[in-house]
Amino acid sequence: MTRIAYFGPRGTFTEQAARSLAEGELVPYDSIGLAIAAVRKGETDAACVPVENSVEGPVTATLDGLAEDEPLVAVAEALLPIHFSVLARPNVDAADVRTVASHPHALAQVQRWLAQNLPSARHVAAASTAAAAIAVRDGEYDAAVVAPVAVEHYPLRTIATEVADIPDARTRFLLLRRPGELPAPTGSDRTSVVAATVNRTGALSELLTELAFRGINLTRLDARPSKGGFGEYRFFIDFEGHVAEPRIGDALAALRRRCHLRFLGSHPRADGVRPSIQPAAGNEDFVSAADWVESVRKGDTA
Ligand SMILES: O=C(O)C(=O)Cc1ccccc1
Repeated sequence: MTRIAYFGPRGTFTEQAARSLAEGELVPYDSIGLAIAAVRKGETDAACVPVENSVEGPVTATLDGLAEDEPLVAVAEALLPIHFSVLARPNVDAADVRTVASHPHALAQVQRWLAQNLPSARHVAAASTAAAAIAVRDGEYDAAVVAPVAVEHYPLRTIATEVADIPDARTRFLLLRRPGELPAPTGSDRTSVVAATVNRTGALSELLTELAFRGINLTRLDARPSKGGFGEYRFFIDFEGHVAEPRIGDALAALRRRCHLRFLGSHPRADGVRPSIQPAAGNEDFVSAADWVESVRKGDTA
């Protein structure tokens, strides 16, 4: 049976995403790095991890995990609406809550709610929302901000539901595999790369211009320290389209000439958005232009 590592323990948002993305045995790991290492080492066939959310932005452990060590590719994504429940031990009332724990991305998304509803509680970062629930169960903290499903896994009482400062917050999750056959293009796809440029004037702008020239719309751009030296960065670039398309292949080849490039996958978009193709930038335009060059090389200049 297919085994899928996920950022656990049981009851995280990532478990929900993993269930929506793949069938098989779900295997929890206590950190994003461990889940990514599991698929890299072959302990599992795939790994499900969060990559970005609409409130806090990039999930840096995932970005760094993808840029380093053996390459992995994203083969699918899920976009989950994020609202939280707040759990406490059965004998603890909201008025008794002095400490509230959760994943930093969760705490960041409920700042206003906590200020209004648990104003005297100290906020404590936990490894994940479900790890916070376990710590509350074990008496370390008084309340946990969690995914609604967590209450099914831990003997805690729900003291609030539908908690979210920003009503339509979403998190995007990736299903990662070791490189192999890519998912087929669907017409609504995303391609991801990580680029390491030399540190000189215009280097990033040149990469982005290669995409802009081809009418390719970016869906995300993040910079992360390369860890090679102060001020050295690598760039995570997501854009519309699939490597199987001539226009995207042409763009990737251009990027590859200009920087160290790691391909992080082409897969269907969860939101189904289709690219708007710019004039003279469709796949047929690239194919007919390449055919024309071929015929010129053969002596036919018509
Ligand atoms: O801790 C979790 O449950 C996760 O899966 C990470 C996370 C945290 C907050 C919002 C979305 C995902």
